[in-house]
Formats: sequence, structure tokens, C-alpha cells
Amino acid sequence: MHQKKKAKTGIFRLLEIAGKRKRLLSLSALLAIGHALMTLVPYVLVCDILKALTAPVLDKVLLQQDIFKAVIAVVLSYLLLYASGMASHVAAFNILYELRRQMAEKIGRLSLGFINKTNSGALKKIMSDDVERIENFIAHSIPDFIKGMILPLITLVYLFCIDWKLALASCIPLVLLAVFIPLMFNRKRMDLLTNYHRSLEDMNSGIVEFVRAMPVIKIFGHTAEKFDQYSGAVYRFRDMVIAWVRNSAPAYGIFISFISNATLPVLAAGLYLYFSGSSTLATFSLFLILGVGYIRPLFALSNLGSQISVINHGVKRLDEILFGREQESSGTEMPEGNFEVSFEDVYFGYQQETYTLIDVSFKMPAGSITALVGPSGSGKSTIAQLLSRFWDPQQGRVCIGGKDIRDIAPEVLMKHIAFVFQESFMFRESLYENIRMGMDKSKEQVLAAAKAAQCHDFIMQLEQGYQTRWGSDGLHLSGGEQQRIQLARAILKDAPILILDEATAFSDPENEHLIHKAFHELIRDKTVLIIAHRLSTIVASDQIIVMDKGMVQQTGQHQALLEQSALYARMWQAHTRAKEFAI
Ligand SMILES: Nc1ncnc2c1ncn2[C@@H]1O[C@H](COP(=O)(O)OP(=O)(O)OP(=O)(O)O)[C@@H](O)[C@H]1O
Repeated sequence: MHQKKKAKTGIFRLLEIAGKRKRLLSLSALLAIGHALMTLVPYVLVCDILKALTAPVLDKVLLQQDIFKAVIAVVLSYLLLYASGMASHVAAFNILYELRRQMAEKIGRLSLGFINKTNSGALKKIMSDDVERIENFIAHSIPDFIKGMILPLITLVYLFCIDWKLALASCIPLVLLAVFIPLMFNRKRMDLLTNYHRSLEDMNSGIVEFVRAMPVIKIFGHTAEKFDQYSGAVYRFRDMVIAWVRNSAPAYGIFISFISNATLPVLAAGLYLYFSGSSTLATFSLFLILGVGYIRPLFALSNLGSQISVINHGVKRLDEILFGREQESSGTEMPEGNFEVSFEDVYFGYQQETYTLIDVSFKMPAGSITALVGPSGSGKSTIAQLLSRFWDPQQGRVCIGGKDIRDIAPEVLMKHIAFVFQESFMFRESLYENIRMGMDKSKEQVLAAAKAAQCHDFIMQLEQGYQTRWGSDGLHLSGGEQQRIQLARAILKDAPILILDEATAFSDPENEHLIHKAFHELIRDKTVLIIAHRLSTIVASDQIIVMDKGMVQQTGQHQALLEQSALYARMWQAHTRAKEFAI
């Protein structure tokens, strides 16, 4: 079982993640410090040059040497910056790779239901955008932060060595900043920042939904209403930004003006000391440059607060996946050759307080066909999802061959179950790979499955046949053709237990005939669970389970159910009437 350790949060968690590349990051930090030192050298030399220029006799050799040293320092400073950036980027991209790999592995161990429920856009955002931000922070912000802290410190030490009185004057803006910086990072501002990110996300999701759903919105004439919903999110974002700016502007303004006007105390003190004869022009000039310039790197720190807030948000979402509850399994083998499925007193709810399935019990003998029917929302798909362990029941057991599926290793269970979904998921690969799906099967087996699923003919009509890439220009497969590819995958998998979820829902009459041919090939000798709305497709099933409001209302064969179940009889009548209407 996954033990959730006492998790670090926010920036501490990020440093923990970054710690995996401690050596490279330390190297980057050392190089960043070297760069900071080198950037100081030309300024120090300016002081020497000024001294040389104001000396009674001009020492040209010394002057040339200083200029040469300054050029070397500038070159070295850039080389060190480059090396530090390289090291931090290599570390960051390795961390990025590691995080994405860990997340992909973890997603494979999370319950399929969790993945199904978590919107794919949100998962993409976490795996792509949030991880990217972490890379950005490690690659850029950590070196900037080190530089921002070290450079002022070294400069001040140096300045104190030259002239402690002028150095004290240079510290005045720093002291004032120390007072005002906490004002910038107040609790309210941090809350506003969190809300800012939330409303930004709302607005982004709003626009994606608005654009994606445009055909439906137009057909149903909801453009104005949906636009209002979207523009509502935009207005909320605007209000949020205004509130944030209002809160931060005063402290930020003070921060910027201190940095920009840091010259004043040095200028005043420098003029006084120069005219009173306690300081030289060279020293005064040095303080005018360095005693003011040392504050500039602090600029980089001014954005740190908002960056940390972004990172906190991203790291939290990342950890929701990395520390997400894994499916429990004591993981043993499948019962040898016995593929009878049974639901025993199963209670299941998506939310804790309400049950979607209530005391569901039934048996599917090995090699038989069981159909689930019932009104929309009665729990048919949920039963299918429980059998393939998308979720675990809160009470009761789902068994294969008498063994609780929680006691079967997930990968072993998956090997024995094939699921034909309502929607066809196609991958950006060749049609051949779309059928093979990484299974260890020969070319002959793939082709045989495609033929049995009635795909072979339409695939061979394509210019590149099986090598045609899904997503390539000009390739269009109808819904029925995509479903037949799904059936080919299931035939190729040849799993003993098969779940068909409304597999004929999208087909046209010609496709339906082909799909039925493929079906018969697929279901031979299998334990089959079919969820079908078209009752005519399941009249010959070995048993039909009538579901109503999450409960098994009646179980039996078609003829018997017509007499015993009023609900089934009504559904059958509605179905035959619909068929007559269609004729
Ligand atoms: N991921 C989910 N999270 C929360 N509730 C869900 C989820 N999936 C389904 N439900 C709810 O569970 C109930 C049963 O849904 P289910 O999809 O199992 O019914 P169904 O009989 O298959 O319906 P349909 O015939 O319309 O597909 C419904 O009220 C549905 O809203």
C-alpha cells in the first residue's frame, strides 16, 4: 500500500524535487557566484582608472593593464554565466524529465476511474504547463536568486573595506527595503495571487470550452448565453487583476522608487565627504557606481513572490498525482481457466454519501453472454467499470472464477479483459500500430484480426494501407470504421472476458451489419458483458439483467422478462415502436 509521507509543500517541496540534481545545481550556484564576482571587477578597475587619470603623472602602462583586466573580467563573467546557465538548465531538464516519467508511471498505477474522471485537459496542463514552470524556476530563478543575494553582499563587504562611512550611506535604501519588502508579501496579497491563478484558469478553460463546443452552441442557438458565461470569466479575471494591482501598487511603487533613487544618500554623503577632504574623487565615483548598482540585482527578487505563488500552485497539483491513491492489490495470479464473473452484494458510489449501485448481485457463467439494459443513469456503465477495476466497490466483491479481482494483480487482470469503449480512441500512429497496440503479436495475427473485424478491405483501399498514420492529411475514417479498428484490437487481444459498451451506438445500417459480423468473431467462447440500448441486438443473450436506479430489477432471458418485468416490457415496446417509426 502506498504510504503517504509527511509531505513538504510549496517552495520546500520544490527544493526537495530539485535536490535530486544537487550536484549540478550546486555547480550552477558556484558558477553564478563566480559570475557575480567577475561583474564587480570592471567597476573596481574603474576606481583604479579614475585614480590613474586624476594622478599628477599619468601611468599609461597601469591604465592599459587595467583596461585589459576589465576586458578579461567581462569575458570571464559571460563565460561563467553561460556555464552556470548550462548547468542549471541541464539539471532543470533532467528534473523535468524525471517528473514527467514519474507522473506517467504513477498515472498507470492510479485507478482508471480517477484518470477517467480527471479531465484530460487538466492532466495535460499539470504534465506540461506546471512541470514547465518548475523547470523555469529551477533553471532561471534559482541562479537569479543566488546572484540577487550574493552580489549585493560581496559588494557591500568590498565597499566597507574601501570607506565605511560611504558604505553606511549606501545601506540606507537597503534598510528601507527591509522594512517595505514584508509589506509586499502580505497575506492578503498572497491570497489575491492564489485567486488570480484560479480565475486565470477559469478564463482559460472557459475559452477552450467556448471554442471546442462552438458547433453545438451554434446548432442550439446558445451563442449569446455561452458567450456571457465566457465573458463572465473574463470580467472576473479583470476584477481580480485590478484588486491585485490595487493591493500591490503602493508597496511595489515604494520598492521601485527606492531602487531607482538609491543614489541620493550616497550622493549627499559623498559630496559632503569629498568637499570636507575625507574622500577622493575616485572613491566617490566608485560609490556612485557600485553603492547604487548593488541594489539592482534585488530587482530579480521582486518577482520572486509571485513566482513562488505560481510554483506553490503547480507543485500542489503535481503532488495530487504523485501522491494520488494507488489501486490496492495483493497481486496474485488469475484463477486457472475459470472465467465466471460474479458480482456479490456490491454497493458503490462515486460520492461517499450516495450509492450508484445498491446491493448488485449476479453471475455471468464462463463463455456466456450477459446483457445489461435499463434506463439512462441506472448504473450499466458503472457495472462495466467495476468489472475492469476502474473503481473498487465500497461493499461487496466483484469476482472472477470466485476470486476477488482486488486480489488479482492489475496487469494480470487487464490481460484477461478486453473493453470496447463507446468512443474510439485512435493514436497518432500507423493503423497497423493502432490495431497492434504494443501487443506481442505477429503481422499475420494483426492482419487476421483486421480481417475478422471487417477492417482489412477499407484499410487496403488507402494508398499506404496499414502504414497510413492516423491524423495524417486526407485520412478520414467514419465512426463505424473506427469502431471496427477497436474491435480488431479486441479480437487481437483475445481476452477471455469481454466488455462491450454501446459498441453499435454510432453505426449506420451498412456498418452495423459489418460490425455484427465482427462481433460474432469477437465473442466466440468468451464471457461477455454487453451494454446495449438497441434491445434487438441482445434478445439472443444467455441472460439479460434489467437495471433500475442502481439495482438489479430482474434477471432472465428475453421471453421470460417480457412477462416478468414491466420495465423491460415497456423498454421493448418503446424499442419496437421506434423501429416501426423508423420504417
Ligand atoms: N465519473 C462519475 N462521477 C460521478 N458520477 C458518475 C460518474 N459516472 C457516472 N456517474 C453517475 O452514476 C450514475 C450511473 O451512471 P452510468 O453511466 O453507470 O449509467 P448508465 O446506465 O450506463 O447510463 P447511460 O445509459 O446513460 O450510459 C448516473 O447518475 C451518473 O450521473
